Amino acid sequence: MTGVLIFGATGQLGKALVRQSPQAHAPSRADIDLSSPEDCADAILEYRPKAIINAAAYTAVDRAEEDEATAHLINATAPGVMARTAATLGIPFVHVSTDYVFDGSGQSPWTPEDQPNPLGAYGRTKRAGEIAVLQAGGCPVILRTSWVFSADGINFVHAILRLSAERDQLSIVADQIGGPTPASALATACLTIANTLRAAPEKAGIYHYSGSPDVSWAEYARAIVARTQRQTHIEDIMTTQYPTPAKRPLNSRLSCNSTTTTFGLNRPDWRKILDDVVPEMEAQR
Ligand SMILES: NC(=O)C1=CN([C@@H]2O[C@H](COP(=O)(O)OP(=O)(O)OC[C@H]3O[C@@H](n4cnc5c(N)ncnc54)[C@H](OP(=O)(O)O)[C@@H]3O)[C@@H](O)[C@H]2O)C=CC1
Ligand SMILES: Cc1cn([C@H]2C[C@H](O)[C@@H](COP(=O)(O)OP(=O)(O)O[C@H]3O[C@@H](C)C(=O)[C@@H](O)[C@H]3O)O2)c(=O)[nH]c1=O
Ligand SMILES: [Mg+2]
Repeated sequence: MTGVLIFGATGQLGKALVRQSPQAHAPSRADIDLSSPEDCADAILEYRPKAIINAAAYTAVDRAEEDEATAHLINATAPGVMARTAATLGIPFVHVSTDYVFDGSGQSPWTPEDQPNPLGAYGRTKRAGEIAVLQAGGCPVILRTSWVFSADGINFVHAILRLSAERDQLSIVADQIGGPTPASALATACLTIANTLRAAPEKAGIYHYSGSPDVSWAEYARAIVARTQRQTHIEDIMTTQYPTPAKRPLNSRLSCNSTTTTFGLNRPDWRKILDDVVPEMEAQR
């Protein structure tokens, strides 16, 4: 799509978006710092895009516990300003959110209508961002995803490749379940949604999009190691055995049915993408 404005172009999703939409306008943090949220409005009004995709966020989940004010500016205030400006211009706004807005109770996949109840600062600021975007009017889509990975991100795959090279056993939580999501497929979803909204703004709303099948972090780690030459053993542990500053949801399953019926987007099989991502990351190490 020509005339799309992408925030967060240096992140996992942002890089995938720029790769798929090379003609996009993609300012970096040096151009526009989201911790000065009003700067986003100036940038949008100056560029006059046909659509906006916000892939920028404060994503350091544990660090956010001690720095919630900064996380709030980037994850809530800035997206609110973007949404307001998009509404003024009458253009689609795609804003990406997270499974961490939910409290992880139960076993069934969360639907877009389910009530969020974040457990930590990152989830709270992302939920505040959703509310700010919805209150701005216009035709925004909030696309919640989970466990994003790509070959160029500092993500769970990166951590497991590094740790498995150093140790012959890793202890990984087996009671947090979710869908690892390839940044490439998520980028396609964002661009498809932005394009669809231009002709069909009534499709605005909250949607879910995550990779399939749902697994535990421990199962995911085993799938990563299985794609290397190493024999590292992955031991299943409980969340209680792996204390972290931020509490994380146990059930991160996202129901993506309305995304499929409304936009024709099917859940990507993360295992197929991982087949390529692991060797690519190994080659970079
Ligand atoms: N990573 C994950 O597992 C998940 C992510 N999400 C959501 O998906 C979206 C994309 O995430 P992902 O690509 O993984 O994120 P990354 O952490 O890879 O990238 C974050 C991006 O935000 C930019 N950014 C952060 N702070 C500022 C700032 N003050 N000013 C300008 N830009 C800033 C970063 O710029 P810089 O490079 O300069 O730091 C970078 O481009 C986010 O909304 C995130 O909340 C949802 C579920 C899971
Ligand atoms: C490295 C390591 C992690 N873990 C656990 C901690 C955590 O529960 C889980 C994943 O670790 P991470 O640090 O990758 O998790 P985290 O950074 O919380 O990942 C989240 O990031 C944000 C941005 C999101 O929006 C979420 O969807 C999710 O992807 O694995 C172990 O049990 N053992 C280990 O050795
Ligand atoms: Mg992390």
